Amino acid sequence: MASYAVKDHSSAASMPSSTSAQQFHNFSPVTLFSFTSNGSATWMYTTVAIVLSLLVLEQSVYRYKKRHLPGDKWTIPIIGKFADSMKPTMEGYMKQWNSGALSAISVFNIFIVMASSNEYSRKILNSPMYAEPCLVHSAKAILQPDNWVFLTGKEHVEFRRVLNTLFTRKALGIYVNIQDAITRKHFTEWLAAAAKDPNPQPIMMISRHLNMDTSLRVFCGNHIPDQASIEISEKYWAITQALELVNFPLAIPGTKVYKAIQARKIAMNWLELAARNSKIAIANGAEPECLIDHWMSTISEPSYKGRKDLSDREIAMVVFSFLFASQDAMSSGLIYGFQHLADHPDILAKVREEQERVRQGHYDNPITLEQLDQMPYLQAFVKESLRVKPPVTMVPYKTTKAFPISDDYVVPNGSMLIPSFYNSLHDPEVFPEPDVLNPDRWLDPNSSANANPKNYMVWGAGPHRCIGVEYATMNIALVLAVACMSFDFEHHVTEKSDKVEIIATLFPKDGCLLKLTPRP
Ligand code: HEM
Repeated sequence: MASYAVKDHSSAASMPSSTSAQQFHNFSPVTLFSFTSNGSATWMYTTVAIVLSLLVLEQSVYRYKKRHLPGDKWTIPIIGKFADSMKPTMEGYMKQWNSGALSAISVFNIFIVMASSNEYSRKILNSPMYAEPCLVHSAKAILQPDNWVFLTGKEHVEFRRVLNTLFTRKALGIYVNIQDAITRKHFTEWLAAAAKDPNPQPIMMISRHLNMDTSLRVFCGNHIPDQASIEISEKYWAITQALELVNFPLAIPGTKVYKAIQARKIAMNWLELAARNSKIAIANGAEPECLIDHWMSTISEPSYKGRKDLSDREIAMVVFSFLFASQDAMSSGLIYGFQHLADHPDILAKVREEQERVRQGHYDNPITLEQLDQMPYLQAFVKESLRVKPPVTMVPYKTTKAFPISDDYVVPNGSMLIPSFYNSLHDPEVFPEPDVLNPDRWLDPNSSANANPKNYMVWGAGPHRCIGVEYATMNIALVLAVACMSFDFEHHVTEKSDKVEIIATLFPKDGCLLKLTPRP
């Protein structure tokens, strides 16, 4: 997801004097021609004139496209708001969102319209005729251009229909056992590390490893060795770091995109191996034990009408797209889940009461789907935690034709159009005291939160709405359920705990320092 921000939109960026329109007008043809006796001077002045003309053109195009939208009156020549996009901050984003339901900026001459209201954000996500997802530039190099995530229109709908079968309740029933086992394995390691060093430790990276291991095992089962999971997990950070809106355009050694491509190659080799092994296992009559098995088993049924000749690479690319879409967002959701529980002992106590009621003391037994269904308070907590700190605050789209988004504004063709979710999720009319973590708002069927489901934009909306909603929600809930009955976690609050770091998704700036102690 795009990560960039604009720091100060209340005051227009002052145009550097060397590029001002005034200066351009002072530069008259007379001045130019008075040097014709000197060839090099003529050449120099002609070049200057051309450059100045281009700069004026740049400003004119920006202002023509922006029209009356809030945003800087002038764009910084050539780079626009690039400097701010390198160090995005929540404060910068909020300033931008609060400057208007639609507002404009420009980065490297890419004209960008930000939408911050629920109405406009939903309109963009539900207008495939005018706008389609535009993953950050580096995503195409990392995911490969023929990945299904770049499909649009009918082709996208058809491919997605096949993938939806990977997240049915039957499929989730296979995944839940794997999730439980991997979670407990990691918690044993967390507690062993805490026994050695009882000081609070950041859970940022260990939570990411837990999520990666879980997803790889859910997707590939035992069709890849342990070493694969470790290697992919270690290399994956390079991919996260390459997810900036603007990156060095050439993937040459040393650049972030180059490193991410190397990481993808390693991951793809393992995922292709998993596809190969799964095909053999299912053909030999094995029971499905992971997502790829479930997929291969579904397509081997005689009643299955779709394509059956999927190559190992095609399967691996889909699994890689799931890792790509899930790793950062799920880690963000999980880490804030821990932080929110630790900071709200009253809520944690209610979660534990519910665990006691449903699991009746059998905390070593794997959690089942049916048990998760009986944990409405935990579900409400997860939903609320994701609302307060939505992992994905916006998704970049681009217009494929001029888009009449409102009565008085048409977004020009070829613009980047970014619906954001934060204001929808923090609308005080729908969520009174929007910054307060209150799971109870989801338990009252008549609450304004439940009466306005269209405001709950954590998963996006429309044809590209997150395909992994159930899997992600189930995973965060399950990990927290196992955690809160296995150990106590005390949050070491620092001045950075409430500050947000944006690394593709949102994280507490100090990585969430927890002191873990086993529960009797
Ligand atoms: C807390 C975790 C997650 C959050 C907050 C999240 C959020 C989102 C959002 C906001 C979108 C864009 C929707 C749009 O454009 O309208 C999206 C798309 C997507 N997500 Fe997730 N996601 C999460 C976890 C996952 C997981 C676990 C998977 C896979 C197993 C996944 C797979 C995808 C895919 C494939 C897309 C693109 C769908 C398409 O283009 O049709 N996500 N997600």
